Amino acid sequence: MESSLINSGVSNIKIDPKIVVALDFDQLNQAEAFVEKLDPQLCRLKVGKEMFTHFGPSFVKGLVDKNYDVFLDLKFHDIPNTVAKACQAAADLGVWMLNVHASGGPKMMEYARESLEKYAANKPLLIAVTVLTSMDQQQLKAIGIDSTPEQQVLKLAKLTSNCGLDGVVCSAQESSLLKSSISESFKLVTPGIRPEGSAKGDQIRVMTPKQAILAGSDYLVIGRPITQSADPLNTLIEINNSIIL
Ligand SMILES: O=c1ccn([C@@H]2O[C@H](COP(=O)(O)O)[C@@H](O)[C@H]2O)c(=O)[nH]1
Repeated sequence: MESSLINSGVSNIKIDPKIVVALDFDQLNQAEAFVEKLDPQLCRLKVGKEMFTHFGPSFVKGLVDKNYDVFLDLKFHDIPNTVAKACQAAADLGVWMLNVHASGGPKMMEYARESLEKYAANKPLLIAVTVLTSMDQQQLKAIGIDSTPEQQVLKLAKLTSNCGLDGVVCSAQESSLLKSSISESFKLVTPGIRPEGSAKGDQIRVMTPKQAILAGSDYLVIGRPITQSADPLNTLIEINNSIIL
């Protein structure tokens, strides 16, 4: 029994699955069929702007009811009061994690954190997006930022930590720097994960799953390499096996 669990990749991830599968589908039946193939002991799930806009809170609640830890990736960025209320609406869905943009500034992040205090033991993790994994130095320059992605991520991650949030979204390329500059407990959630040989698509600052874990990432957000696989469960199990250190 034990060895079959190990062979299926379940052994080291039952308590704290590291892979967060990004559900980016435009058809509800496709998403539901995909989720049926997975298991909450093998992964967490992320719902982002596409699926939330199509299918709304009931889709998120359905995943929570199936015992999945759900990362609601809506990247709130607005005036502090609006963001605080949106964070509460997300927490009311029972999600495991939610996020705001760090570039919304300290007041916005503090309002967001304070708005979740009333959830006490049921409080979702609150993290902030630093620099999107699809951006490089040229993209930053185009929006008036002269720092390198690494410098900008570090600056925004320190600000996020000072505002008392639980962690950041960054690329795994910045994980080791952030783990050594901020704290071990500050969560690093890293999209832009590409198993060896898979297409980068629009992602720029990428790493393989194993490189990301070795660099200090806490959670790996992976979408297309799993959702577009001919055998998603097997791909997930292979990735889980590749990050057993
Ligand atoms: O910096 C960021 C922030 C969020 N994302 C989201 O993660 C997934 C990645 O999907 P892939 O198919 O593995 O590229 C997607 O939902 C993005 O919205 C990100 O990629 N980078």
